[in-house]
Amino acid sequence: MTTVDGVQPAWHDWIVTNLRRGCNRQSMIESMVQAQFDAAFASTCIECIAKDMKNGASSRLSPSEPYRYEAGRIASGNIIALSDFTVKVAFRLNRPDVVLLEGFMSNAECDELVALSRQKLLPSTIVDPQSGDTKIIAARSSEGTYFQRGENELVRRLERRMSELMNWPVERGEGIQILYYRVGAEYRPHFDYFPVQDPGSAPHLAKGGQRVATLVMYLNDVADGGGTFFPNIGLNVTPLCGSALYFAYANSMSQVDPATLHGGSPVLAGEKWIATKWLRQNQYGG
Ligand SMILES: O=C(O)CCC(=O)C(=O)O
Ligand SMILES: [Fe+2]
Repeated sequence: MTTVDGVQPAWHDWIVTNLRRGCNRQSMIESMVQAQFDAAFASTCIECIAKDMKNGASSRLSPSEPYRYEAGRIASGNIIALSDFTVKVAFRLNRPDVVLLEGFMSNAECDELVALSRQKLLPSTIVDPQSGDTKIIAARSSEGTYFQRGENELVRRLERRMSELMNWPVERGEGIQILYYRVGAEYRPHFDYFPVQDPGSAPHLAKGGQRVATLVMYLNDVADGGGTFFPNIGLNVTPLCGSALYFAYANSMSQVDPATLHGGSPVLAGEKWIATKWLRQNQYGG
């Protein structure tokens, strides 16, 4: 797309950021005209970039270019007031984009989700990079289950809350995944996104596009171990009942951020229950 290639990277990022914020396109054109752009050229650039963002396609960047960070999805501030819950920000990291939130779920909601899952646990699987099939491997020794989107009242309530927190439509999310780790169980470092170079990613990317962000919700306190760790940045998040860990790793140009390599460290004492939500670029299922 030659028109967009003519825009400097800083302006490209400015357009992406403002489109994501829902800015009025006419006022964006006016700002660009003030910065000496031709109005028709500015308008075309904005339309092309908006189209690329919608399709999750890249018009400008090659996969080898460093990941470009864009405006975060989670509102700024120390306290985030959602319709039915007020959430505290425990910390924010910008590169990679990681936010830890306290009080995202009540203890009763955590207990209810665990109770609904306990009876239907199965060994966890991963996506085979070659075939795209799911398979059981030693590097992921948890057990788990899923809830379909909108499956019950609790799931619907949590989905609305997550959608509001992450400013992302419910329809662009996978069903909630529940994971249960016994003592010794772990999930070795991995990426949540589907690497485009792996043939096995294709069928997953075809259904809803790339994964763009993860929300891990801790459903209990773990007596020892079981932190979510990011080996490339030396971060280890302690699981605390009701907290939620957000991290984002795909931008509007479909680049993915390898700094978000992460895993679940072995549970040393007690047990660990989490719920995971993955956001997709496009509508997923349904
Ligand atoms: O167990 C954890 O803390 C991390 C889980 C995880 O990485 C995942 O579900 O993709
Ligand atoms: Fe993960």
